[in-house]
Amino acid sequence: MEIKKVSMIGLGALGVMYGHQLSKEVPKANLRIIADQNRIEKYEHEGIFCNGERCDFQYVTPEEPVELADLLIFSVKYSGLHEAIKAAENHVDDHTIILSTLNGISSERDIGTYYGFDKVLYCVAQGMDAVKTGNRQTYDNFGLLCFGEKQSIDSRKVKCLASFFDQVNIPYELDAEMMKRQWGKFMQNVGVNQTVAVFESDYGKIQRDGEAREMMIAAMQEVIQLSKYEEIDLTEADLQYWLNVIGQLSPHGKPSMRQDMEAKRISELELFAGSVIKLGENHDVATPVNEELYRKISEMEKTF
Ligand SMILES: NC(=O)C1=CN([C@@H]2O[C@H](COP(=O)(O)OP(=O)(O)OC[C@H]3O[C@@H](n4cnc5c(N)ncnc54)[C@H](OP(=O)(O)O)[C@@H]3O)[C@@H](O)[C@H]2O)C=CC1
Ligand SMILES: CC(C)(CO)C(=O)C(=O)O
Repeated sequence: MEIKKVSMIGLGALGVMYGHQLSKEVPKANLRIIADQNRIEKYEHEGIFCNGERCDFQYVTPEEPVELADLLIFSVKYSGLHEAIKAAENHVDDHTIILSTLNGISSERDIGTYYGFDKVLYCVAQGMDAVKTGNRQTYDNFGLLCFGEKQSIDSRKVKCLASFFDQVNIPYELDAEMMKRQWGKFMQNVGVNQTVAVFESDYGKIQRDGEAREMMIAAMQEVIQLSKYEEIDLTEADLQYWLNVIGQLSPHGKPSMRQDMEAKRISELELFAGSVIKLGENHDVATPVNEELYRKISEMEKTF
């Protein structure tokens, strides 16, 4: 099977970056951005820009009949995922490959429960420093999409998507241990996203030694401890790997949670500290650093 028709939902910091790259390689008629009428009017009126270039997208409403998608990409925030899953219904049939760029360890479960796990590939978006302010998205590092089946990289779906990403110049890496990869990224987000949000800073602050970096690492170590109870077994070597990924981001860039705070949007706190605290309760493991981060970020969100 060859991927020709692509549908995407969620034109944020990540969606604009992938959409713009795809729009350079895929004929306009074959790339469909799903959005409701109000969003479409806004996008068409204001334009959407990626590193200063105006994006040229075809928009379709959820109700519009379309040819079924060979590939469907979700790039909304977790709070918008359930609505987005329903909005994409007209695009999915038995052959559609579904990919989620969402952070956390839950989106594939939610999408698979709705559309069937046979359609879903597990994915982690890492190494990018994408920022979106209003209708303008910028990045220095494009990062990569790491994907695979839950525990293998030998399937038809994996081969088909890898060959498509080769064609459209989207960097990727295959991983036969996607649960570990997702937990590693989860650990990174629990540390970076929450600490940068609380310190109201940028990546520069947690790249340098000091109070913020210590807090980030302590929050990540709580995830390492919990991973043992979930049969994932993250190690100090995984911590070093993800600290290295963080070290390569632009010091002026900011994670999605910090961007949420600046825009006064409710963040993905439940997906990060919220999940850590619940896992800690389930396994009787103390998670004081994430509790402190949860309290501080909740307080900030109450002022929105
Ligand atoms: N930013 C980053 O660098 C990275 C982000 N991630 C993860 O990727 C996911 C997306 O993040 P990010 O791009 O930052 O998020 P953003 O908040 O920037 O973007 C989400 C976009 O989805 C749109 N949206 C929400 N619901 C719908 C819907 N029903 N129909 C159409 N559009 C919809 C929103 O539109 P509107 O604004 O109009 O509501 C918004 O433009 C998150 O889970 C994040 O954690 C992962 C790696 C890196
Ligand atoms: C930290 C980062 C950019 C990692 O690529 C991320 O996942 C986010 O901003 O949510």
